[in-house]
This record gives sequence, structure tokens and C-alpha cells, in this order.
Amino acid sequence: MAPDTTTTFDNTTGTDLVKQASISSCAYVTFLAGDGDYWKGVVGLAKGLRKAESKYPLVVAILPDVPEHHRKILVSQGCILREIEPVHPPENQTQFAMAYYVINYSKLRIWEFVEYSKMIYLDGDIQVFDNVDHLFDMPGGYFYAVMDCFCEKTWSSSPQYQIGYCQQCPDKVKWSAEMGPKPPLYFNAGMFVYEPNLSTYHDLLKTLKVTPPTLFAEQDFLNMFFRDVYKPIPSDYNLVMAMLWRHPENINLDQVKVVHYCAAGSKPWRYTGKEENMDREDIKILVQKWWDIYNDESLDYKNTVVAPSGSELQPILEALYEAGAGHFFTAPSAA
Ligand SMILES: O=c1ccn([C@@H]2O[C@H](COP(=O)(O)OP(=O)(O)O)[C@@H](O)[C@H]2O)c(=O)[nH]1
Ligand SMILES: OC[C@H]1O[C@H](O[C@@H]2[C@@H](O)[C@H](O)[C@@H](O)[C@H](O)[C@@H]2O)[C@H](O)[C@@H](O)[C@H]1O
Ligand SMILES: [Mn+2]
Repeated sequence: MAPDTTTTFDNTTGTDLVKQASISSCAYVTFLAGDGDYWKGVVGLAKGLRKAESKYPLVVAILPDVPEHHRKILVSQGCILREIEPVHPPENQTQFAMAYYVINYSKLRIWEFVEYSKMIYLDGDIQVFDNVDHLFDMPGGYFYAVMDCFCEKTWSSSPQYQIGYCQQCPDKVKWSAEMGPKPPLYFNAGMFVYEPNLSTYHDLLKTLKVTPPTLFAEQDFLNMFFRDVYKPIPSDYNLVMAMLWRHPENINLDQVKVVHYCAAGSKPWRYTGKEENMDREDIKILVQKWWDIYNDESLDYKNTVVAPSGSELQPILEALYEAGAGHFFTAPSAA
């Protein structure tokens, strides 16, 4: 849990100016690589979190190949940029489900962000339509994420797909014993709640060195690594798009808070409607909802929060700034 900073101040009037300043060191974090168009996803996410009135910042773990003009756009939208070095999986002839998945191992760097006690990772192709800040209050020590679905063609080379087994409907086609041990619950790595920690970080990198890459790259690796502490959370917190046509019985679109545009052809900023399932009415509505936020100028970040001077507030602002709230306002000017 994020540490609560109980701060009370005596001032000349002897009143407590601040009963409780809970500077919770929590933040959302996403990942951006390359000079392509995923930066649009990150801008959409930053504006979506603002629209959902989240009280936490969005950190963007960026690879060195993200160009300066994309970085400037993200900063202008209030993002906190953290440049990371790529993480490469061991040399191997693995065919990833998507060739570009190899860069996704770099996500592992976010365990190094220990200035935050708890973070929620969100892919750049995710949008948050309702406030999910309460996820930061869940008990610590676990890895929270939404269960994935094995029914898309991207899974076609997996044993699950070959027998038609999916954890979303385990009784439809049962896992047969001769297939070996039933796979443990498996999460989608596009959204998860985790606790940055240096020893976990070093353990991740050390374990990666001796783990042959597999179909879903870092997603498979994270599922293996956090298997014993993984706790499923409802799909409202990460609607893996294919669930809409694969397991509609498991989805209540009215309750969905977070949408993951991971199905082929569903990235809103590239949407043409031509790929399979992309002509569905629910997809068109979700893509339009993403664009409504992306195009909403009232959601653009404005440097509106500047520390007001004034002797009364000064000691509070200095304490808050020292306690790490510096990303909410500029350094208070000397009294
Ligand atoms: O060219 C790329 C590809 C991926 N990503 C990041 O890596 C995440 C995972 O890739 P993607 O979402 O495309 O995988 P999917 O969830 O669709 O399988 C993206 O959301 C982005 O945050 C990126 O920044 N640039
Ligand atoms: O690098 C592996 C990626 O694997 C996952 O994407 C997949 C997975 O969800 C499949 O189940 C879907 O069928 C597929 O569409 C989707 O792209 C994560 O979303 C992404 O963040 C990243 O970890
Ligand atoms: Mn994604």
C-alpha cells in the first residue's frame, strides 16, 4: 500500500493547515517504443485518465527510439517520461504471435520504477473510460490482471487452440489429461496492477536470461513468473476486444471501465473497419468513444496547477513537494 503521509502543521494561527496529506506514491504507467503511431494511443490514454478524473499521473516508459517530437507531445499532455533501455529475450528461433512482440520484453523495466509503491500498467492501445483508482487500494503482494482468451487465430499454434480449450469457457471443451497438466489461469499483459521492486526486477531479468521465448513473448514470461501471486480481476478492467465475439456471455459492456483495442484492426488511430469483426456495431461505438476523447480539447493538459505563494500555504507546499508531489505543481517559490 502507498505510504500515508500524515502531516499536520502549526502556523502562527496555531491551526492545523493540513489534517492529512496522503501523498500516495502511485501512478499509471504505459510503454512506448518506436517512431510509429502508438504515441496517439498514449495521448488518448492520458486524456482518458483525465476525463475519468484519476488523481494519479501517467508515467511513460519510452525506448530511446521514440523521436523528440513525440516526446514533446506526451509532455505537453502531462505525461512523465522515463527513458528505459530495451530488454532482449535470449537468442532463439521462436516465432512470436506477432513479430514486433520482441520489443514488448522492454516492459520489464517498469519494475525498476521504485519511486512508486504501486503502479497500474496499461498498454498504449488501452482506454480508461471510468475511474479505476480504487484498484490501487487492493491488498499488496499480489499481481492483479484480467484473464485472457485463447480463441483468436493469434493462438492457433498453441495446444489450447488446437483442442478448442479456453479458460473463459472451461466446460465447453474440457482440458484433457493426456494434454498434460491443465494450464494455470493466464492473464492478458496489457493491463496489470503491480508493485515496483528492485529485487523482483533483478530476478525478472535474471530469469529471462534462462527462459526460452514463446508465442506471446513477455506476456507468457510474466504469466510464468507471477503464477503463484496472480489474482484475476473482472474483465471490466481490461476488455480484451475479442471477448465481444468469442465470449459475449462473459461481458456486460455497460460495466466495462477499461477497453483494450488489441484485436487485429481495432487500434482506433489506424481503424479502417475492413478486418474481420471490425464492422461490428459495438466495435464502431468503442472506436468512436476513443476518438471522442482523443479529439476533446477540453481534456488537453494545461499547466493550470502552479503552487500559489502566500506564507500560509508555503510550508505545506514545501512539504508536499518534498514528499514527491512535484509532478502535480512546480517547485514552490522561496517565501
Ligand atoms: O510499435 C509499437 C508496438 C507496441 N508498443 C507498445 O507495446 C504495447 C503492446 O503492444 P500491442 O498493444 O500492439 O499488443 P497487443 O495488446 O495488441 O497484442 C502497445 O500497447 C504499446 O504500448 C509500442 O509502443 N510501439
Ligand atoms: O507481447 C505479447 C502481447 O500479448 C497480449 O496481446 C495479445 C493477447 O491478448 C491475445 O490473447 C490476443 O488474442 C491478441 O489479440 C493480443 O494481441 C497483450 O495484450 C500485449 O500487451 C502483449 O503482452
Ligand atoms: Mn495492447
